[in-house]
Amino acid sequence: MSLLELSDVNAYYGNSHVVFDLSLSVEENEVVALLGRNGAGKTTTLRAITGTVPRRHGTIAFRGDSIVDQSVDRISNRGIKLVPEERRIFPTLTVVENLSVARDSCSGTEPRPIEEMFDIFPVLDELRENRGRNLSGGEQQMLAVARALVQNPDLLLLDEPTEGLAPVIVEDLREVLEDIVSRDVTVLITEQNVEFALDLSERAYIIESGENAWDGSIEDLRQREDLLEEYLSVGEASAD
Ligand SMILES: Nc1ncnc2c1ncn2[C@@H]1O[C@H](COP(=O)(O)OP(=O)(O)OP(=O)(O)O)[C@@H](O)[C@H]1O
Repeated sequence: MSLLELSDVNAYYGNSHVVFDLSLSVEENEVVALLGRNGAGKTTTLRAITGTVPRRHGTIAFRGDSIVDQSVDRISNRGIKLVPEERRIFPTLTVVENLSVARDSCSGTEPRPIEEMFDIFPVLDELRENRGRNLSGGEQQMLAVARALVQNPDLLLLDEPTEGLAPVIVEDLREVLEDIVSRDVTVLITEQNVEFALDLSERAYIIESGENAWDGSIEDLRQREDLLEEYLSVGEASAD
């Protein structure tokens, strides 16, 4: 049994149908990339999993149980945590307070100690008493990931974590995420930065216009310049 299994999932915003019969699975302790161009439906797929898209149907099973009819809170309590693209940290709370709120609102899973977050994210250790609004984009992203991680998720969904970050910060984030996945955290990640996603993941799904276009191992995908060009706009020059 897969940890997460989507089968023929459809998702809508009002009358706008944006995900079509999408299927994917994530095994326990796996890191899976969900790739595709802007507007392909990656965020909407993550939102279909967390129940935050306005309307969805199909089969979504977590540890074999259907979650497609469950509330957003119930799904979160099952241990599925999303780090949204826009991060949504609390601007007036300090780093420690942001983490404490996440820990204290954690239900369904046993939270991890806040001190462990400072081991994983040394940059946050130095910023404990800084308010969210005074953090840089990279620091906010680290805090957003730490906030999800403190809730000890069984499945961590990362929506474009490198969005808007300077290359040097992307490298810091890569190190932190590599550390996290080495701690047996299961991750489904969407990324426009294909190289970043390929480095971190074991398997990938490519979606195009809300539909499955390809799936397979990262090893296979690296050999497929045709796919990288057709669906991910990665030319030979940048696929280093
Ligand atoms: N709140 C919304 N209301 C209506 N349509 C939306 C909404 N959010 C996204 N869409 C549309 O749904 C489609 C899929 O968008 P989605 O954000 O899932 O794509 P994406 O692959 O995550 O792209 P990006 O990399 O730009 O975030 C797009 O056509 C987008 O315009």
